[in-house]
Amino acid sequence: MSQHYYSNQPEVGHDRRHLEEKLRGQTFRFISDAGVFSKKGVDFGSKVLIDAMDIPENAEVLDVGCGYGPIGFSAARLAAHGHVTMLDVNARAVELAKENAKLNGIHNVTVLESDLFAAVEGKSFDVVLTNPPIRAGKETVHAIFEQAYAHLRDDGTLWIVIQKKQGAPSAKAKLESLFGRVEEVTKDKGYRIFKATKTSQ
Ligand SMILES: C[S@@+](CC[C@H](N)C(=O)[O-])C[C@H]1O[C@@H](n2cnc3c(N)ncnc32)[C@H](O)[C@@H]1O
Repeated sequence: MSQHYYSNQPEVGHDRRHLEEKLRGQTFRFISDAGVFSKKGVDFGSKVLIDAMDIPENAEVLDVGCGYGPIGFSAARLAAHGHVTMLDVNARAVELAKENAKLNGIHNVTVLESDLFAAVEGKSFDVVLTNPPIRAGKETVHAIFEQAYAHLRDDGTLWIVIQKKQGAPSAKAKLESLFGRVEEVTKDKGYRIFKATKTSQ
């Protein structure tokens, strides 16, 4: 079995670490572990996305590929009267995200083990957020964009972070083929934030 961070069941041993991170003005504590993405600290790209994203306070939000939780938890604090569904294919990441939600007293989240959108079939959201699993391949990343479109309400938004060298131009082209409006909201050290809006016809 592969040892990548996007494995369903990482076979690597444990290396539990306690992290403290300030995200969008709020302090969070995270437990990370071997076999999950960015175990030594919250990824710079995720931080750029967290700083840029607009989350209405009553929004229904989906975090695709939540890892140990930084994007979903930041959204949960902003959507204080809404709800955040967080999913990941990596069972270890899912257990950590559940543990970390308790650690931070975050109650308006649901964490699900799911390959792509399987566990949210038939549900729709106001906002979808993702730092996509580039190493899982372009097919997976583009499937996330397609499924995000299908699971967004009219006027809903998909927010993604991607590095220029990891295919930002082709990601933007794919988003433009699906969504009515695509904006590059900000960029920082080679990371691009795209906001794609599902415009009503
Ligand atoms: C770049 S990491 C981002 C993790 C987390 N959001 C963060 O900011 O630290 C991408 C995540 O997508 C997950 N992933 C990979 N393939 C997936 C799939 N098919 N379905 C759901 N999640 C997947 C990985 O396990 C990983 O946790």
